[in-house]
Amino acid sequence: MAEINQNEEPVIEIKDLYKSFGDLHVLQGVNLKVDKGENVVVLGRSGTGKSVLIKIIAGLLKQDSGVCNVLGREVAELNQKELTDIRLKIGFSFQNSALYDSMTVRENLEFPLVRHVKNLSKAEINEQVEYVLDAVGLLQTINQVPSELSGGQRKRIGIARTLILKPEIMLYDEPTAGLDPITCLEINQLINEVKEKYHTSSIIITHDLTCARETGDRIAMLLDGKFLRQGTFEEVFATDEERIKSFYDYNFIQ
Ligand SMILES: Nc1ncnc2c1ncn2[C@@H]1O[C@H](COP(=O)(O)OP(=O)(O)OP(=O)(O)O)[C@@H](O)[C@H]1O
Repeated sequence: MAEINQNEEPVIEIKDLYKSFGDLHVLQGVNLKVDKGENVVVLGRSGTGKSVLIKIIAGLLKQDSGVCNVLGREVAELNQKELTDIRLKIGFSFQNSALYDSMTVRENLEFPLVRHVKNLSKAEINEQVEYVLDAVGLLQTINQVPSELSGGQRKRIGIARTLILKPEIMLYDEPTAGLDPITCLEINQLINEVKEKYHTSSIIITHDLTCARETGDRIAMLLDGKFLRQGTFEEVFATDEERIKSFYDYNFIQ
């Protein structure tokens, strides 16, 4: 496991964050810290505000109050150019993988490089595409199109496409949703490998407790608009709080 350096500034630091939509009070005093090299899992039922939190971190939504500091900058105060620069350091792995169906895997991976990294030679682009495909174990799919791949493979290519820009932070939104149990385990393993190989710090949003246990250095449980419990997997679930117990029981019974 990569060493977590708690002496450095946190990569993400959120303090007393509030966000409402009209009368719907979604985030009500969220506090969260992600240290360099750490995988933090955010658990919570549907509609508790996990995506809203990620969107605030990425500058896609603004909080009503509180602090959201990413890589040393308060996101809400960044101008458009600064926001674009910081977003290039954040890799998003979306639920639907967001690949271009008409492009081959190679072309899907070349696209962000050509767009965001100037003056790369064809040979350098090839080398980086092949390196990242190898890192996710799918070099053999380089000339295929997404429709020829399984859901798990598409997920891996989506992660590769994010990694090619060498992000410092990875945000995984439901990385194992809709995948069979074996493929889920492979994705969990990949998330851990990404941390080792790319030295990323990550937030992983999931309902999947196996994913949480396998990938999370720390688990943060979102309930009533705040993180009621944070700690290791075992610490978070060692409680008599009925809703946390039932979240655990319900998820592991399925
Ligand atoms: N832009 C918006 N305008 C109004 N309401 C919103 C907006 N974005 C989110 N919400 C509401 O905020 C609440 C939290 O949404 P969010 O998408 O963060 O939930 P979630 O925890 O990610 O759920 P899931 O696990 O189902 O993805 C929901 O009730 C949602 O309808």
